[in-house]
Amino acid sequence: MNTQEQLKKAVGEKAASFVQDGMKVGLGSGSTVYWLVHALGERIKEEGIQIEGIPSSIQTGAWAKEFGVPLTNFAETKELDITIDGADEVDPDFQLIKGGGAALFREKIIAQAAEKLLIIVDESKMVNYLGAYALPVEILPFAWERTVHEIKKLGCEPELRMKDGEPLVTDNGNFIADCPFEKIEDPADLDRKLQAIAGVVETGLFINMADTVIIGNSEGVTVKNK
Ligand SMILES: O=C(CO)[C@H](O)[C@H](O)COP(=O)(O)O
Repeated sequence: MNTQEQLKKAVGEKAASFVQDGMKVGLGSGSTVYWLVHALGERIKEEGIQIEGIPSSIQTGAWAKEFGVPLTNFAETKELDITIDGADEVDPDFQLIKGGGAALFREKIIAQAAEKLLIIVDESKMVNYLGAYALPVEILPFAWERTVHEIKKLGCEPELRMKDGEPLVTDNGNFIADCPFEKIEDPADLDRKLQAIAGVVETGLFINMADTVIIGNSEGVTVKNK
């Protein structure tokens, strides 16, 4: 396992220790969340904690099944105790860019549903300003060219995310526009402007949502609270 993977495993395991018996847990997406789900499965087996998760992607749901983490859904459960997820960038105010794995829409739903949002990252994701990572924006396939045209007016050259020569289709049947803004001075303002465009389903900006960030670096794991 390379160093970055070890950091992801370490933060995933640390995050799993925040989950208590009886909790309903939002499970994010991505390679760091893989280790969280793995660690939760271990705790269920070894300590017998009883928890239920709601996954933010088909892939995370498959991992939960693989590692023995019981799942529920929003028909059964409207509120979650905690959501744990990765991120692509985290700024000093804990504003986030998410969506590298194209799961941002469901990730935002489980983040909003939770009393507490805990983010797990390695230190390479900590930035002074958001935007070096192209902001993923989920858009409707209908008139996607027009939606991208409108997004462009906000100061970037969006690229439609492709997979195997076709537009990538999210778990919700939508497309992703990756928007390289370079330096986002006011993430909340940009989010409002993007949300105002018909055709934008959801943005990868998570504003004032994260409560705690767990960061892995060569020295170990640091927990930062807002
Ligand atoms: O937002 C996400 C998926 O939509 C992920 O949380 C984000 O891309 C981080 O992934 P990883 O842990 O693999 O670096």
